[in-house]
Amino acid sequence: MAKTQYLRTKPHLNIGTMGHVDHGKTTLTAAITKVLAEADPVTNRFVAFDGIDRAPEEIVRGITINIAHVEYETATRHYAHVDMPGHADYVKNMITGAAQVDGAILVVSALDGAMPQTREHVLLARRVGVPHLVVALNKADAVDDPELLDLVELEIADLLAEYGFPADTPVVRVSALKALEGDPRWTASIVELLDTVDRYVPVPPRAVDEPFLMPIENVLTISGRGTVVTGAIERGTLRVGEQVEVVGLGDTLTTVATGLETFGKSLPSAQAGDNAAILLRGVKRDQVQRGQVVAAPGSVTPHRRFTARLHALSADEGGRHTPFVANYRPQFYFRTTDVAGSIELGDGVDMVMPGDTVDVTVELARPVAMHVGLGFAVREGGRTVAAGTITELR
Ligand SMILES: Nc1nc2c(ncn2[C@@H]2O[C@H](COP(=O)(O)OP(=O)(O)OP(=O)(O)O)[C@@H](O)[C@H]2O)c(=O)[nH]1
Ligand SMILES: [Mg+2]
Repeated sequence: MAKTQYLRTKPHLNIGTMGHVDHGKTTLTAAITKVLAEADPVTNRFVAFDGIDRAPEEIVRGITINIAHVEYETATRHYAHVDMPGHADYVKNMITGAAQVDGAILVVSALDGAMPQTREHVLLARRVGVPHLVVALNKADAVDDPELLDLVELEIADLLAEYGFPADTPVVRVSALKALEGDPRWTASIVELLDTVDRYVPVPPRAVDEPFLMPIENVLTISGRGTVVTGAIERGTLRVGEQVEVVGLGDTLTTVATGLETFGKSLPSAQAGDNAAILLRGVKRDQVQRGQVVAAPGSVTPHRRFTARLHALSADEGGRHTPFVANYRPQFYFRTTDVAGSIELGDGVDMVMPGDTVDVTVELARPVAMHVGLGFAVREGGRTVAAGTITELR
């Protein structure tokens, strides 16, 4: 694996751009890397627009940290930044909590204002518990009338308030395109945006002392070295040379982590919040898969049956318009996997109305690594219809 070492000199945060189609998320992502690379070319690297959607550095480095498409550092933090929408896996990971973004930049075009997907993403951020948003009011270069910008800001403030985001959620007027073109006025707007993110999005507490667990997002083969699994570390710390188990979807496998990497740089130890690649000793590529977890030995077990407290989303929350009855068979989303299953209702319960919260028993088609307290999403036909928390393992 990589020779260069990752130096943990600054706190690491996971953030991303979200927002309506064409509002400038990818342009902004490119602009951020450009502005930072120009200020500090030793630390940061410019990733051009067409390098973000396809993330060629992943191919060059031979390792995919598949969702965290760019990394950069400000004076005080190291960021993994994902240009979110369009990446179906990422949205699924967000819904199940595997993505764990610490904050997001909501990109809104000043020309269009809040649009349907802006609302959808604010709702998604609320539902999956993205704790902090910073609004980038983009394309400010294309709007001459400052009153119009004020109006759009008011509209965004209303939308954020509607979904319970605080009234002090910052809005920064930027032009990603002009900053990318090197216009100093708008370069300064990107610096202001980054300062705002540094200041407003706090470093979250990381569960580094709990038993190690990383949901597998991707499996790769590195020729001559072996099999590598990648993902975002949910909890704990893992050091090179430690034993781990790969749990879920089949038989549990015991192996050793012989290498650790983040963004193409090697790590002596990886911890909660990191996007990591783990080299597994003596494991063949087809022995591991997305949806399993890498965990400290004995810390987590696979289960097909469990009880849960389930909240059926109301129609307003994007859920069903009709109730479901016993033996309802939707798809269950845990971390990075989804499995078919059926829902048994409690005694005397005939149906569950949209908006109801009930205790149910679930039987899955395949065993999943789980523990009491783990959250999951229930989806049907591509939309989330319920959210649950495991209360008892069977
Ligand atoms: N005038 C102006 N145009 C911009 C700005 N930022 C982006 N654009 C233009 O808006 C269009 C969409 O930009 P993208 O960055 O692809 O938008 P996106 O949000 O990533 O779009 P999707 O990934 O398709 O959802 C492009 O034509 C950009 O050049 C800006 O600050 N000012
Ligand atoms: Mg884009």
